[in-house]
Amino acid sequence: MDIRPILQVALDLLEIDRAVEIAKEAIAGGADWIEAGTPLIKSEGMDAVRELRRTLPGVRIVADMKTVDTGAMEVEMAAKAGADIVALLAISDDSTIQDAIRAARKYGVEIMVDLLSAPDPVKRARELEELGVDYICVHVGIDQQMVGKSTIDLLREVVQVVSIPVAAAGGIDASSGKDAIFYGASIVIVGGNITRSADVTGSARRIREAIDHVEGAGTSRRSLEEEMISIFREVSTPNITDAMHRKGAMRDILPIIPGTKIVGTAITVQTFEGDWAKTVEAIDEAGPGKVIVIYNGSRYVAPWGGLATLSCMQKGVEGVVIDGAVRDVDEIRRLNYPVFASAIAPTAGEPKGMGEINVEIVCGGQVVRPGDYIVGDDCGVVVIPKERAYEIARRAKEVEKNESRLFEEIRRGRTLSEVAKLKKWEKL
Ligand SMILES: O=C(CO)[C@H](O)[C@H](O)COP(=O)(O)O
Repeated sequence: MDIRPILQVALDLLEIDRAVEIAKEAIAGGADWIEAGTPLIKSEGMDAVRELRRTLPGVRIVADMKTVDTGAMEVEMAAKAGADIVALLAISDDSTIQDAIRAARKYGVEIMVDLLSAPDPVKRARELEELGVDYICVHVGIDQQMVGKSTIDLLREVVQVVSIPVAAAGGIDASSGKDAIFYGASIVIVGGNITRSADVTGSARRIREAIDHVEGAGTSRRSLEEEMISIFREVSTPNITDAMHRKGAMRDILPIIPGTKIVGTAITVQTFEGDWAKTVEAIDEAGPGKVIVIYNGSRYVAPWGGLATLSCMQKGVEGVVIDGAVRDVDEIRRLNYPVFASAIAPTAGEPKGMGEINVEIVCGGQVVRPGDYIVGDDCGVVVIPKERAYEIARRAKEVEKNESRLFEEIRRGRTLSEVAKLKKWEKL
């Protein structure tokens, strides 16, 4: 008989009132277990577990203590607060795990051990099973996810070496949740993709549906590059600058056509006061997925206009960004092609050939290197260093998810300062 996979929702929030509300919505969508996430426990202590226990009778409560020492004491406090399962870290000493197990047996609760950051997680999983833990959690941490580490790859190794139930955690969504069950997990733990959704119940239901029907799972996953480009097309430049701690935005550069969006890698052009030879030669080096980024240095003489725009379109170039003037904007608007610039002027320069292509430039006050990622929308243009692009994409997605949740809370009648808990979290 197929055993129904467990959907555990991790309440990685800071306030218990919102956590309880989200928990109830998640249960309405098919969640089985509710986890007091580590951030919630750090913020509210064992009151978080008590309140979940009080408001969710009959629901299994997991306390993600991430215990790494004094195992028995932490298991006892969580058990007394109403937890059914207590989570420790696998990097704990064996003595911590063993004493936690003794306390768990005494209080009638179970032990889950999280492999997060374990040096040799497969070997440690085998050891933990021998020590007597009840569940193993294969977990790629939020920061590790941001740099592309995969929960599923590790899960496939761990399920080969243990026979106790295995949970999968770390950026799990409907697709990876389906894969996790397909590759042998019994539990999927989901945080942000449910708790930061504008529609918690709907998101939980989609993941419930996915893990209950795993046919077609294990399909080839997108490459990191495909995933990153897809995310950059979904998020906004404000989400990205938030993810970069308020950095990366070019100054005074806006779209000629409102509503246009560009995502691509930079082909840079350093030119002088309207000299358009190098800017036009850059088109020959560009193509789909490329953005031509030009430092022109003048707001009154344009190195770019309608003919260059048409040539770009013919080559499928993603878009053009100019620190300086652009002209023929009527033609550009008719062509409906994404050009971003800091000024509009009727005067063009000469094709003298001064300047360089694909060198490091400064555009809108931001350093731009060939290959850096460029994202532009109605709010402006942001440069993302190529070596951090995947991490920034994932972090920007988390920002977007969080904001969509705040929108929902405000739509339900709370003020922004209430949902942001400004009074509680102002810097002292
Ligand atoms: O333990 C955690 C963070 O330390 C989270 O609960 C776990 O990673 C699940 O959250 P998400 O689905 O957002 O990754």
